[in-house]
Amino acid sequence: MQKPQWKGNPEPPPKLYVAWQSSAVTCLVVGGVEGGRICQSSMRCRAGHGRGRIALWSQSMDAWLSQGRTKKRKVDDTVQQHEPVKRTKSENETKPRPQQKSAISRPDSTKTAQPDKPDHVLVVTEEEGDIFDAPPNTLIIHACNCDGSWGGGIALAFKKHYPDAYGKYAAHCKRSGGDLVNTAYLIPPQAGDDSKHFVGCLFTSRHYGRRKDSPTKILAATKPAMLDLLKQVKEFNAKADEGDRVNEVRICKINSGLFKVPWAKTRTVLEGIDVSAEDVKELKVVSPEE
Ligand SMILES: Nc1ncnc2c1ncn2[C@@H]1O[C@H](COP(=O)(O)OP(=O)(O)OC[C@H]2O[C@H](OP(=O)(O)O)[C@H](O)[C@@H]2O)[C@@H](O)[C@H]1O
Repeated sequence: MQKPQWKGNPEPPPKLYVAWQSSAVTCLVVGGVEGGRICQSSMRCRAGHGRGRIALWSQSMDAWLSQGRTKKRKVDDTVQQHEPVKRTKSENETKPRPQQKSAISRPDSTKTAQPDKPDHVLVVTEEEGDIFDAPPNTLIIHACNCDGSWGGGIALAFKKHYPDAYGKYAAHCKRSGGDLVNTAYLIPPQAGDDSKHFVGCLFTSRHYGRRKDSPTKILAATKPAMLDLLKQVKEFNAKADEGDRVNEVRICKINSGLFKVPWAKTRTVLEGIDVSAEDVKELKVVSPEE
């Protein structure tokens, strides 16, 4: 575990609680410090600190930081300052939470959702292989336009593997009049399809080709679209028999081909998604060997 960056000050820091998540969703710190001792802390960080939005911050911490540091952390306009939260920590909170191992988990009714402190952000792993060579009950996700076209890139491969799913996707686009950005469409395995694969469509751009949305818009649509898909998976699994549920989730490097958004940016968005309330905790990115 990495310590937050307040070393260098000879005095112990005042009591504070920090919930910190960067706007670019690269770093998450949820922790507490009291009398110089870290009482509870967990951190995911893949791209460094410093761009964070601090949601809870002790007033006295600012003064403490400015004593001990020549360069104070730059805090953006979105910072909200609060007095430290006063509460007693339970024994459980002082221990690191075990990492969720399964991609899909059943809901734990004993947990209460705490919006400021996600229990889980989506775990994204990458491997080489054929995304379509997946076991039954795998959900395979790709990014889509809202025009009802799977005309190029991996979408064309989806059309060939799952022609019935393409029909459902095209009808869904037609029904909605094309206004689907920020949403998703879960297509369960079609009758007669031995693969028993689910298809997940993330509507991240209004149009395709030269009329596709800008990378900024595509990235902004990626998180709500993914959350919508995860919600649909949860609803589906809640009603389905055990052998019919989504068991594993695979995704290609969405947005990075015809949509021309660098994969690292999309990955950063995906890794910041709070999945505390979702069944799916893990995404496996599968791409062909380079
Ligand atoms: N057979 C294969 N197996 C495994 N991975 C494969 C593959 N073929 C390509 N990839 C990779 O899959 C990633 C995504 O790249 P893509 O260009 O597909 O998708 P995107 O998300 O950027 O853009 C979506 C729009 O593209 C489509 O085509 P249309 O606009 O309809 O013509 C849609 O309908 C949307 O509109 C890149 O890493 C590709 O290397």
